[in-house]
Amino acid sequence: MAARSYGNDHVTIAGRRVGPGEPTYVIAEAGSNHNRDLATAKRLIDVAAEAGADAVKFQTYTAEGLYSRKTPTMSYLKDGGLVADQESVFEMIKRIEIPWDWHDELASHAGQVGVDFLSTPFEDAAVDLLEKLDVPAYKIASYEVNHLPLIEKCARTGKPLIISTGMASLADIERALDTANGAGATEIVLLHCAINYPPRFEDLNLRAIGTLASAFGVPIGWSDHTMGHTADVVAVTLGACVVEKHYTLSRDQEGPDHPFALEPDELAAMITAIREAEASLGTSIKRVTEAEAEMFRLGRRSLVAGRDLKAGEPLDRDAIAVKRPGYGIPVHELDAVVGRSPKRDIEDDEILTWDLFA
Ligand SMILES: C=C(OP(=O)(O)O)C(=O)O
Repeated sequence: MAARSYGNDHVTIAGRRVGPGEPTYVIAEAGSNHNRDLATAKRLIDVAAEAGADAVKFQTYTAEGLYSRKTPTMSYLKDGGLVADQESVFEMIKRIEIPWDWHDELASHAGQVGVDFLSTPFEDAAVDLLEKLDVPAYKIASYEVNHLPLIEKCARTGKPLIISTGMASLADIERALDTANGAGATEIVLLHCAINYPPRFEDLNLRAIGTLASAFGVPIGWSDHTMGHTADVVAVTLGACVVEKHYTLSRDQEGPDHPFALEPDELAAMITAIREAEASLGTSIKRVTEAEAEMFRLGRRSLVAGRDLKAGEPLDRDAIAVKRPGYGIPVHELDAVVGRSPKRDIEDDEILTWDLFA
């Protein structure tokens, strides 16, 4: 039982039920990997659809809305050569902003290829723009979990909220959820996230997925910044019902989000692995499955004649062998068969059944 429930146990995104027991809702995070090239952005949408993602996501921001011009540049950008010499983070972000007049075309392209169109808004005007496109849900980035007016604005749209929680404490999350609930939102998914680009596996703390579920009583997902798909499979195993993952057309491109993003075949492999993981989890009921029925009958052991046996001869232990198939007298009845006499002669290797004995 959740300490307190801040929303419904399932949400509906573009007609898809999302939550425990449902297929994982996979968000392919294109972010800024379009390089301000519309054809690249559309190709990213195609790749998301081809890989089997449920949604493609971009980011709608302006450098002015995100950063004070005086914000120091993060070390991963400097150390990774992801900002030009002397370039501030503000200037770098300015250089990768999505042109806002693309959204309409990107949303209809996503519709044409059958993936939901999402974009994380980072300022009020972005919500207004996305609302005009009637996006099916709003993503709140980890960076914005304390941007309560933005959360309130998104919540007031009545759309489901997907709130990422990298760097957030339980108190931060509680404030975000109180704000969302106060503005009428009850369809909320929280995403656990480790914010670094990429984070170390030791820093993922995927067991926090369970903590968030118990603490807040809403569906929990995972926003992944790692390479590969180990973390995604583990997250799904631990109950994540949404997975968001960065991808790119090629890591050999310049831009802050390319180096840790999956390439198209890797995105497809991740989604296959997630589907295999969720199918593998099953019902938790331990039983012989239909698929095992033939092997259960032919591949397990039961009692067979260990040699030619004569009618009326009491069987000693050596007269009985334990062999395949499994449809003779069960092995656990061995002691009950020793000392019994067959009604007729029995050939070596004949499968023993109760009707052969008096
Ligand atoms: C940065 C984002 O999210 P996250 O914190 O989940 O990586 C985003 O949605 O743009």
